[in-house]
Amino acid sequence: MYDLVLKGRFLTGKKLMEGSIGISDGKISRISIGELKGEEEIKIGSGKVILPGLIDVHVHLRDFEQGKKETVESGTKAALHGGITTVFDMPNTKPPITDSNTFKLREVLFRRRAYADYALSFLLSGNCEEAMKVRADFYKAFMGASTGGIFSEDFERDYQCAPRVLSVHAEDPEVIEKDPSRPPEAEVRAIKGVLSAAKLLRKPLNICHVSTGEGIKAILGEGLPWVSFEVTPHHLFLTRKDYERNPLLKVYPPLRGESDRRKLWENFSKIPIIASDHAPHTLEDKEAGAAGIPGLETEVALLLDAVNRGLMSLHDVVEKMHTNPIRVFNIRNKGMEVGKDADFTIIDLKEEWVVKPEEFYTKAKWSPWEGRKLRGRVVMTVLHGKVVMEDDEIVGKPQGVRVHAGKGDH
Ligand SMILES: NC(=O)N[C@@H](CC(=O)O)C(=O)O
Ligand SMILES: [Zn+2]
Ligand SMILES: [Zn+2]
Repeated sequence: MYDLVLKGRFLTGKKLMEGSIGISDGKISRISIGELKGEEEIKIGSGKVILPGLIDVHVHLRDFEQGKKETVESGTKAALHGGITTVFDMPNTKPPITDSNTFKLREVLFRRRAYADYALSFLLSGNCEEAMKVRADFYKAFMGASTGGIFSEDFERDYQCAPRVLSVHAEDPEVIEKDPSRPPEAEVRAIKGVLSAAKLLRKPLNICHVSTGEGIKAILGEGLPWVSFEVTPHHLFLTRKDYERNPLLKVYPPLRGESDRRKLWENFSKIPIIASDHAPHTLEDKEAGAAGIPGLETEVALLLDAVNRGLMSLHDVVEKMHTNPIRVFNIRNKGMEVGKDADFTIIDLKEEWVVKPEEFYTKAKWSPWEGRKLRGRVVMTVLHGKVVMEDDEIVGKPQGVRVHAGKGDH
């Protein structure tokens, strides 16, 4: 007898199957096309689909001295509300996670406050000795400064230091110096720079928020198996025109022209990871010129809406927000298979709803998609076999735990 049985349609590979998922002790213990008996049984009605727990590998949860922008509590509730079961926390916090003590404070904070599962990171910037004192789940480097102002004086040295996957913000500081509007050239030059380092060092690298056709072309042109990259929903669905109409949409890298956006779509099948770059700021910070867009509570619905418009498949959503993040970052305890954590994102592909940021859990209660009608909605989130969000309500206490990333220890 399983603790919980989810009955309904679920996606395995490209196929939608009707059946049951048996869950015991928070793990997937059986995936069956037949009937399974459970202490508790949840029937997922027609029109709804059980997806494996979606993972966002690029999220800024702020907290520490920037609790007004977001806290681990508000941000991880927003994640569950948006159908995200695991978030990758970015280290450009205040104070920044550039030393072992601050990393330890981050660990304690998440243990107490996280509602979703999480991966913790360390910001590399000439501090390799400190980096060796911690076992972060992934590492971060900025080629050119973004929010927080920290960047690598010597990227190759920081990249060489990273004991696990390094995510990199690739915008070139010299180009930014000359042209603060951060033209595509800033990204393209930085991407070419990190690619030559990757050819030399041959170790895992993940290029954040790629926004240009030339940037994607350079990455695909090298075809290095140890180099992955992310694209954000705002660079897929918005352009510089939207920014000209709404200055709140200032973001690094900036929203691009229609031709760059179109190139992202032309290469959509080759994009390994979609990640929100959820970057919450207060309205006054935004009015003072802060860069960043909140995305946790809209990203999945935007993709579902795109599925309904024939722009992608549900399989693409799972590949780019579950399967590839697990592979790229070596998350050993996640995956749609027996023995892995029973995390699920349950969606209603046909439900229409209007984006109302005042109903969001994020502290950044604004959105580029405010007022937009979307078709497709997250209706339930399951974490370690427990319902943690249902019909917009967060259920239970903070019960997120740290992922088991990388090979070997912890
Ligand atoms: N993307 C942004 O415009 N801002 C991010 C930092 C970053 O990802 O560069 C932030 O932390 O605010
Ligand atoms: Zn960035
Ligand atoms: Zn970011």
